Amino acid sequence: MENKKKALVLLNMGGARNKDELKMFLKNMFNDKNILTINSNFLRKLIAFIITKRRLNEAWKNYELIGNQSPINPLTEKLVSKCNEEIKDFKTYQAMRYTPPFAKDVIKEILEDGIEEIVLLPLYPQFSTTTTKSSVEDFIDYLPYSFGQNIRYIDNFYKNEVFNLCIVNEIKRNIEENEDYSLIFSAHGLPQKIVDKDDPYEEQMKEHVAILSQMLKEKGLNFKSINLAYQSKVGPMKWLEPSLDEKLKEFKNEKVLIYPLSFIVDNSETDFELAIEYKHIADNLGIKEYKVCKCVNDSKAFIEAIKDIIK
Ligand SMILES: C=CC1=C(C)c2cc3[nH]c(cc4nc(cc5[nH]c(cc1n2)c(C)c5CCC(=O)O)C(CCC(=O)O)=C4C)c(C)c3C=C
Ligand SMILES: [Fe+2]
Ligand SMILES: [Fe+2]
Repeated sequence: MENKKKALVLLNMGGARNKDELKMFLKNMFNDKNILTINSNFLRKLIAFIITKRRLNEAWKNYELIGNQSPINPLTEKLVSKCNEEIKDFKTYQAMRYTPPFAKDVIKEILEDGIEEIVLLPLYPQFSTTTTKSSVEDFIDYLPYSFGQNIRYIDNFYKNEVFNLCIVNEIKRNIEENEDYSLIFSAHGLPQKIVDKDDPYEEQMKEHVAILSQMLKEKGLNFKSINLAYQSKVGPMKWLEPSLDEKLKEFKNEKVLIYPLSFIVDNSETDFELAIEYKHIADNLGIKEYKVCKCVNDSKAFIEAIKDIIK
């Protein structure tokens, strides 16, 4: 029997390629009912409009410092190309949640290509309603009913050993033989209100840190301490703690290595916030050395991890 034509669709957040796209990103993000969990569509639209208007100019200054665009799009495109070179059973596509290429357009292309089976891989190792659920729901909403049940999605992959080895190797590359670093796993924050509504993100994040700590120990990679902190809080509400700013205060005169644990490809939160904004905070706190690991991006080792995750 002939094999079915299969698609692997990488789902990610998207990011700004210019100032108009930053406006689009913010508007779409704050209109997402998984992000602003207000029942009234009218109220959400109004708040999204107000936040976008207030945040746009201030946020754009950050993108100006990293070459007037987020690296998330070119890096995800590179990852798609590598998958198409290395994973022969699938044709790989990408769909973004808040900037193009949007799910509805990618689905059109997938159907024109005669694809009969789809695997969705959200590029988020830990499940959150704000990321994984939002992206998967958005994709499935646009998929015609006639496509049937021939679609599955990867809920999370933080326990995957091949993936975790990529992370451990990147950490190893950064510390070389030194044993005098403190390691901080930095995760994108989440409003406490969302966690309290049964979002498993915090729990999975803690478990992910425990798995990686054990793997590092088994590989003989020792640290002064291993920590978890949350970056990128927006707005006045309570978010997950400890925040990265608070955590960094513990390391005056010490060496700190940061690993960005929520992300698969580098983006404005790694290239601007971690590498520029928090670096500035670390310098002011008198931290002796502050280094940020790269995400797994389109590395050969991560392509092998994808093969294992989707099998
Ligand atoms: C209520 C607001 C936000 C929630 C909840 C949130 C969750 C969340 N986000 C990521 C990953 C990324 N977020 C990025 C940018 C970004 N996130 C928010 C707000 C919330 N995120 C804003 C307003 C922005 C834009 C930048 C800014 O103004 O600070 C990005 C970067 C995209 C890019 O441009 O490169 C990523 C990636 C996760 C994983 C997550 C929940 C687990
Ligand atoms: Fe975010
Ligand atoms: Fe941010």
